[in-house]
Amino acid sequence: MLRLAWHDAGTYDVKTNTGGPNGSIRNEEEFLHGSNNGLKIALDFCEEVKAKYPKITYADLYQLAGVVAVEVTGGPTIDFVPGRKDSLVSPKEGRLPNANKGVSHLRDVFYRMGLNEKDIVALSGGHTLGRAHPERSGFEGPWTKEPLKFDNSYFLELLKGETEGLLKLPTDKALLEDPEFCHYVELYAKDEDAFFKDYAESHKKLSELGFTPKSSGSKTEVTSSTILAQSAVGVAVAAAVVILSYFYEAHRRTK
Ligand code: HEM
Repeated sequence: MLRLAWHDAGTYDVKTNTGGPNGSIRNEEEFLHGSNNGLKIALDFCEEVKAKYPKITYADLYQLAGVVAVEVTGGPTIDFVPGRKDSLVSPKEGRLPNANKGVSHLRDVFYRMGLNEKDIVALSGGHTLGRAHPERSGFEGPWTKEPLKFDNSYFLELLKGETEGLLKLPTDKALLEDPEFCHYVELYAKDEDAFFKDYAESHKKLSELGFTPKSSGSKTEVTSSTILAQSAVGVAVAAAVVILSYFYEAHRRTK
């Protein structure tokens, strides 16, 4: 769910105001991009929630799923504001980062989204959750020993170096090669609260690329009914996250 939210949002281009968290990843053309391999499973789970709560846009649903995934696995609460519009226009393939590249590629891709160094490192900490699958990306394994727990262990493992059974992508290792990136890796490894605070801020930025939430003037009108609807959808999404986690564990045990 977190990867789905990130891949819908991470196509944003700040110069042309195209891509971003607009639900376009549900288009076959886009979810068939190589970098989205495996995400159809998460899209299908969201489709079940959408059938029950048709008023929520796909764009909001995917971002809400990402926020809920972080929270139910022990991570920070990320402020979520609904109101994103759906688009059926998919960007050309190639906007998401290539895991085999390094520092300058990471900067190029995240600057294109309008994000900065701190965002790059904090958001890379999303790899505290989940694993890579050889049939999807060619990489294998989780980044941390407890891949269903959102904590700062991604950074601790990164500083520790290679550990049998744990994965480090070239783009993960690149965070140690650049002094500006490395400063944040060291900070987040020793101070989980700092990681959670920065992660929540960067994730909110990512989830709102190209989207301007209603001004604070009308915030009081983002009424209790919105919040209620949001929490109902949140519960459904949380259930989907738990089901996915179950499949994940079952898959791991059969390996
Ligand atoms: C910095 C550039 C990034 C690269 C190159 C990258 C690349 C990858 C790759 C290759 C996988 C494995 C896919 C598979 O085989 O199933 C993966 C998984 C994952 N990524 Fe990233 N990623 C990046 C950033 C992020 C960010 C910013 C987030 C979220 C904030 C994120 C969240 C995840 C999650 C949760 C998974 C695990 C999915 C699962 O368990 O099925 N990634 N990523």
